Amino acid sequence: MRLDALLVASAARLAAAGSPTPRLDAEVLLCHLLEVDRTWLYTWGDREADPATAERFAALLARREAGEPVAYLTGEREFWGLRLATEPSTLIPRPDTETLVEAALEKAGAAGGRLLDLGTGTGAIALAFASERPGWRVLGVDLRPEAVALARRNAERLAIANAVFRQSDWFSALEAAEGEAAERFELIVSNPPYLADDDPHLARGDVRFEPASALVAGDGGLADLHHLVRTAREHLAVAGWLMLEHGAEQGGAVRQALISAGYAEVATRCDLAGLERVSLGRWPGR
Ligand SMILES: C[S@@+](CC[C@H](N)C(=O)[O-])C[C@H]1O[C@@H](n2cnc3c(N)ncnc32)[C@H](O)[C@@H]1O
Repeated sequence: MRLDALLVASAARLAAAGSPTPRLDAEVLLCHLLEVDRTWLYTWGDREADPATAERFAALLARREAGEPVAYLTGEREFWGLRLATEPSTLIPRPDTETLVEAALEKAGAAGGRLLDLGTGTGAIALAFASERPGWRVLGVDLRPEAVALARRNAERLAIANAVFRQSDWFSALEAAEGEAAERFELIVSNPPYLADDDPHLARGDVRFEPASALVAGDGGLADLHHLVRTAREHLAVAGWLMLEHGAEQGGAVRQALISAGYAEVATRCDLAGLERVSLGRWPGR
């Protein structure tokens, strides 16, 4: 079958299976197999798919029809213009999270400083920031060793030298040895788990295949956000910023938590859809 006809038939199958982006999914999967970009597909659609490619494509299509995310099938996703390897051990980076990167860049002088990314996953936020601010030292931590290994691989693939990654239960690996002062950061950012365990999104689309450890938090989704607001104070430099991504309905609760914990200049940023997405506050020091 010709490639263009194969795409039309595949997109129809994925549409029937409920994919919100059937044509795009089919194109991305075929490009992945052929190791070409989408422009190549549009240019050479009259070529015949060889039988081996057609068979491998059919297998990928069947997995996509069953709902598996395209980013897990191809093993990569673009974020902030960076091609990041993805794995089922952690979240697929979302475009919404670029709001957090933008907020961090806005507060980060070009001269240099230290940024900590808590729950780094693929390393998306840490690597996007590090790629824009080579004078800063960036540390990303994650509870899951597989995520830490993935983030390190992404840094290597992208040749980003000013970001390093460590396994840590939030701040646990950063506690100072007795008699020493803990390292402090000018910026602490996080996109922590923030869905309640009964959130209906957990049963829909790509989210069904992502790990609960990246998505779900206690206390109706607020437990990790509250924990980070309380504990980050001990790790922020004077006048440093804490920035947290959260659900569209959680902005009020996060702002309140930041104010109660003593942060100043508390504010919330909206994502491109106009939804409250990132809340931030400045630590005045004590
Ligand atoms: C919503 S995902 C965000 C991943 C990535 N930062 C992004 O924005 O694409 C949350 C991440 O927090 C990590 N995580 C969950 N609990 C943690 C903990 N106690 N300490 C450190 N990381 C944790 C998860 O493994 C997951 O990678």
